[in-house]
Amino acid sequence: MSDLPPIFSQAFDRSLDAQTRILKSSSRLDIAVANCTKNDIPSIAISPSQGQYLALLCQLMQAKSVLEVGTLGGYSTIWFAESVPGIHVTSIEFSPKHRDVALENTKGLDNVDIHLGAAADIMPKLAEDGKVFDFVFIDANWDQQALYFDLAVSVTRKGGAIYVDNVVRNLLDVPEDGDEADWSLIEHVKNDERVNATLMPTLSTLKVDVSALVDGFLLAVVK
Ligand SMILES: C[S@@+](CC[C@H](N)C(=O)[O-])C[C@H]1O[C@@H](n2cnc3c(N)ncnc32)[C@H](O)[C@@H]1O
Repeated sequence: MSDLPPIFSQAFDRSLDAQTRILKSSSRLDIAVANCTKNDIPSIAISPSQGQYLALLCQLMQAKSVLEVGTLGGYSTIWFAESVPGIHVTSIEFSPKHRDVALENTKGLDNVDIHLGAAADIMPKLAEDGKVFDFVFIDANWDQQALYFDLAVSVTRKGGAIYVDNVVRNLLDVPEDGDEADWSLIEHVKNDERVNATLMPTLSTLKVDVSALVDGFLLAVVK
């Protein structure tokens, strides 16, 4: 953070410190992080405070069923699985290696199912099977966020919520400087009469890379 004005650097450091201090330790999460490192799983999981926030959202809703798109090593999966007594987590992962590590990390949790495959194939099957979820967390494959959102609405109960991560980072991801951002998800959600939605900007103070500091997630409630 050395290229930021001192007040920002100090605020980010304090914010990170505060986030670290407020967290209660979880041996399963700590072991999962170590196992991901051991297996060279990329460091692209949600932050601990984001995990805590997602768990609190599930507690507020008293969610009983979560659909997660993008398991990686199961870090966010564990946050969901341990958030509310009686909750069940269905997670989708495309990479066999990531799925295998996630299976190791979630071993012993009998409320987690991990499907191996592409979300665009598995989500319609879940809909066909009549599956309905309280909360859908979309955290994979930025190119397909609008498609996943659409599929998520079809498997979320009325009053249930859909959370799309990294929406602002995705808007910054343009091929050339000056190229127009891809607003399709934002436009799509705005015009979708089935939901009420907002975009929450975030500062990911955990990140060491300045370009990854600014982000934001989309949160929608199905009417
Ligand atoms: C950002 S990581 C997920 C992080 C995880 N939710 C966490 O916080 O611990 C995204 C994951 O989505 C997976 N993925 C990529 N494309 C996918 C697809 N089409 N369908 C399902 N999973 C996909 C990647 O292999 C990667 O493991």
